[in-house]
Amino acid sequence: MSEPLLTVADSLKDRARAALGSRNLILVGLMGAGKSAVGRIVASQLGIPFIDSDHEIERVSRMTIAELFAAYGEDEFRALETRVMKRLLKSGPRVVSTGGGAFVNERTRRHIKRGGLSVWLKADLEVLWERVNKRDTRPLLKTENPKQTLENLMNARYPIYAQADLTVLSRDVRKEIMADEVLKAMIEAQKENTVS
Ligand SMILES: Nc1ncnc2c1ncn2[C@@H]1O[C@H](COP(=O)(O)OP(=O)(O)O)[C@@H](O)[C@H]1O
Ligand SMILES: O=C(O)C1=C[C@@H](OP(=O)(O)O)[C@@H](O)[C@H](O)C1
Ligand SMILES: [Mg+2]
Repeated sequence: MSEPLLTVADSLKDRARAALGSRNLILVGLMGAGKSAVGRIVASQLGIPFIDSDHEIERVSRMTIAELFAAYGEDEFRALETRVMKRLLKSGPRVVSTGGGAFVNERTRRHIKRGGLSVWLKADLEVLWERVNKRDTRPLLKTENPKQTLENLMNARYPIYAQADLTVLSRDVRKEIMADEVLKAMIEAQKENTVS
């Protein structure tokens, strides 16, 4: 009974994996969109390595993101983020989940554009807020009105995230379902490229 279902799921993974080739898959979008959580699942589905750029930054600096912002400020953080992203994207295939500001930075965006297929996980304010307000690890949201700050960031950044190769709506559904939607979007994009 379960065999046909397994076949469908396997072919989704296989087709998405074939569409990616040796490129990287890079997840971009605002804080709380699910880049880190969904990226990990997508990588495991595709059978390729997963790297979260914030984790990599924390590993090389031996500091947390919050400590880096506090000690050196956002500009230095962005410079480090650019260097780390450039290195991570030199070879592939990998799934790389970025921090929310990475794609907004022009130099980092250039590395992402060259380094593979970018996917914007696009979510509305309520979904993002529900997720980010549970943790206080994000320095940019340590403001008097963090929900308003998040909305301001949406307004400033959404036109830039829209430059990603693919857009997937990050809805209030399980992470596994979001991961499948990323795989489907990869396959759709491949089809469109083949047709044109
Ligand atoms: N589709 C989802 N359904 C439920 N919770 C999610 C979903 N995507 C992410 N989350 C949760 O929301 C929080 C923020 O997700 P995260 O992956 O860290 O976002 P980002 O890396 O984009 O900032 C985490 O606690 C994560 O487990
Ligand atoms: O939006 C941003 O500028 C940031 C997002 C964070 O990553 P997540 O998007 O994974 O939360 C992290 O890189 C840092 O706090 C800055
Ligand atoms: Mg993250």
